[in-house]
Amino acid sequence: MGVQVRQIRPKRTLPFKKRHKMTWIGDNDKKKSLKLDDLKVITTLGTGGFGRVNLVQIGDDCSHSFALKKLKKSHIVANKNEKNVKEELRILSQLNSDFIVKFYQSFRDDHNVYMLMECCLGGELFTILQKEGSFSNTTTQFYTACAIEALEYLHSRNIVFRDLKPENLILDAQGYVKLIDFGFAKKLDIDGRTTTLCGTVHYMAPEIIRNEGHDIRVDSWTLGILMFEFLTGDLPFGGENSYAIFKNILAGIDTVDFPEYVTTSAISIIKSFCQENPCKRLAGISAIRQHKYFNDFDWDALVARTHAPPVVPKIKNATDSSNFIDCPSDEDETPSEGMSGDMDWDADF
Ligand SMILES: Nc1ncnc2c1ncn2[C@@H]1O[C@H](COP(=O)(O)OP(=O)(O)OP(=O)(O)O)[C@@H](O)[C@H]1O
Repeated sequence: MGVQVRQIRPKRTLPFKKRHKMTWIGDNDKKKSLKLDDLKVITTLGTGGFGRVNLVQIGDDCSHSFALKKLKKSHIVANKNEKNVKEELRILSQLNSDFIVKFYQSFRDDHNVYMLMECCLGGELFTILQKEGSFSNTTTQFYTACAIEALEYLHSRNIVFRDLKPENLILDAQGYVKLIDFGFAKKLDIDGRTTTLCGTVHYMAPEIIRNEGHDIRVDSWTLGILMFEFLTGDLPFGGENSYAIFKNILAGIDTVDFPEYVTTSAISIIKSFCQENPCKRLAGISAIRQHKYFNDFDWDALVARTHAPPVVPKIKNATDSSNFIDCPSDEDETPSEGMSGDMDWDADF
């Protein structure tokens, strides 16, 4: 059994950045066979456990941009994460949904592996939630519905995502959100179950904590946590450390106090998602759509992308990264020392 646990990142203070009127809407039609050298790094959009995601353009063409995820091979090997990274590439390269960031091409060099993706310049939903504190019911409906569409697409292909949270939902130029970061995603075998202890601590389902084996229904659990965080700006299961958080999660959703302003239908859907027994959890797009919380929500308009999004990001051009928080610049790459095992593990990149 592998153990891969992420702490939720500490709440951050947002730097103020001047916004400009949007005059450009990105499209990513430059899906041709590229070389790594063709890409010019503009800035860093975000950093993660194994590397960073850079905003890049092709040569001097600043009319289009892409996101290039760069992962350090020495870190991957040192953490025995080769299998996960290969799975991330394998899964991402097979997906085609409006609610999931598009993958274009992979690369490798001596020190890193890379994934070239559609760039969503609207910033992280986490940043918007931090700014607004919490979301109204209509805003929660919209963003949750985007996440549900993304998960439904994955589940219909027997893929479990396992890391739903506001940090992994990113706004495109229109204001629709897309799922990013398939580092914990897994295509399930025929029996549909897996045992790896992984995910972000506050979002973990009880069966993952108990190591009982889990399946796509862990993503329903995380939908409930996500909705609670959207509506209250808080997490339902807190604690001083992972152990305390796990204890609270295992105590169950009925021990959670919902603020008074959370409506009965919102409480009802959150509790349906966060049923301790995975068999009793609300799952499947048609059952979710029929829940009274989504009574007045226009799913057809969402899928047709005619539903007005709650926030339309201000993006002045294809290389405008102002909706992202400044990241430290890329330090010089150190040689990949201490690599052992299968030296050709990255052959798929
Ligand atoms: N397609 C994209 N468009 C714009 N920004 C992106 C894109 N993909 C990732 N980012 C930014 O880069 C950050 C890190 O990306 P991602 O979560 O995929 O990396 P990671 O190394 O797997 O991170 P972690 O270890 O936290 O899971 C994101 O939080 C986001 O801010």
